[in-house]
Amino acid sequence: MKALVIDRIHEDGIDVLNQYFETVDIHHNISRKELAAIVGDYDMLIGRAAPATGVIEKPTLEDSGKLKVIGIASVGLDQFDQEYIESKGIKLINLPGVNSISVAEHTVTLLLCGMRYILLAYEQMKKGIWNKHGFNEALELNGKTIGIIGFGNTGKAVSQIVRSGFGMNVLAYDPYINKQEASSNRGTLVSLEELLSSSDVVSIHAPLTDETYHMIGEGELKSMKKGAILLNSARGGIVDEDALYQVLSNRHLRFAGLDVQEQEPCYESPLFSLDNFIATPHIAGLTEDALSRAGKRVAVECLQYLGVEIKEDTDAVST
Ligand SMILES: O=C(O)C(=O)COP(=O)(O)O
Repeated sequence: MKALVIDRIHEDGIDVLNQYFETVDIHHNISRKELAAIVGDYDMLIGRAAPATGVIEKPTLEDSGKLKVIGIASVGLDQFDQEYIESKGIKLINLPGVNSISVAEHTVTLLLCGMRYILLAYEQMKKGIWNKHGFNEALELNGKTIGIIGFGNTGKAVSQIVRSGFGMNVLAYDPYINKQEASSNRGTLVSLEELLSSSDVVSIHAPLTDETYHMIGEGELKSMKKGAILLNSARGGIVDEDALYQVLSNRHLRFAGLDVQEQEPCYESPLFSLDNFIATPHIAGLTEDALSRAGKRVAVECLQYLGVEIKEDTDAVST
C-alpha cells in the first residue's frame, strides 16, 4: 500500500505510516495540478485542515484511482468539498478535539497579550521608552464575562481555563448544544444577541460554514459592549474584517486578537496599522504536543479504516 503526505505531519505520525506502508511519499509543496496527476496511485492521502495545495475539490480528485481515504491531521473541514469526496467513495477523516487544548491556550495568550499591552510595551522598551504609566487602562479578567461562540471542544477548553484560572463568568452561544451541556462545562447558554451585548470578551470557536460566514459583521460588532474585546482562533471568514477595522479604529472595541484571517496566507491588512490589533499566522493549534498526537492519530485512524490491524505497541494517543 502507498501513502502520500502533502502537508507537515509530525515525524511520530510518519513513523507510524512507515511501519505499515510499503511507500510513504512526502510532497510538501505539491501543486494542485501535480496532486491531481498522482493522487490516484495512492491508497491514502494525508494533509492538514488548511491544505498547502488549497481547497481539495473536484478537479484534484477527478482521477482518484485507488484512493480510499483522506486523513486530516487537524480539525476544520471547510477546505474540503465533502460531498464530492464522498461521491467518489473516499472516506474523509478529521480529528475533532485533537488540538483543542493548544488552541484554547493560544486564545488565552492573545487575550492576555492584548489586555496587558505586552507587545506595545516591549516595542517601546526596545526604543528606549520606559512607559511605566502608559498602560494603566489594562483591566483584570477576574469577575469579567467571556462569551464563547461555538461551545464545542475548543470553546469548552477555553471555558475551563478562564473560569478556573481567572474566575471569569462564561456565556455560551451554540445552536447545537442544550443548556445542560453548557452548564456542565461551566457556561450559561444564551442567544447570540445576549452574548454580544453582555460580554467583556467575545471568543469565536465555531467552524466556518454557510451559516457562520460573516456572522460577526457590522451590526454584531456594534452591538458588543463599548471597550469589549474580540478573539478569533477559529476561521477568518466568520468575522467581517472591514467592519472589524471600523470598530477598532473608532475604539468601540478595546482590541481584537486573531489567529486566523479571511484570506490566508495574509501578508498585509489594514488591521496591521492599528495599535489595538494583534494577530498570529494561524498557529494556535500548532504545538509539539498537538502535532505529535495528531500525526499518530491520523495515521492510525486511516490505517484502521483500511482494515489494517494495528500492533499493540503502536503509540496512538486518543485524546
Ligand atoms: O485544526 C484546525 O482546524 C486548524 O485550524 C489547524 O489547521 P492546520 O492543520 O494547521 O491547517
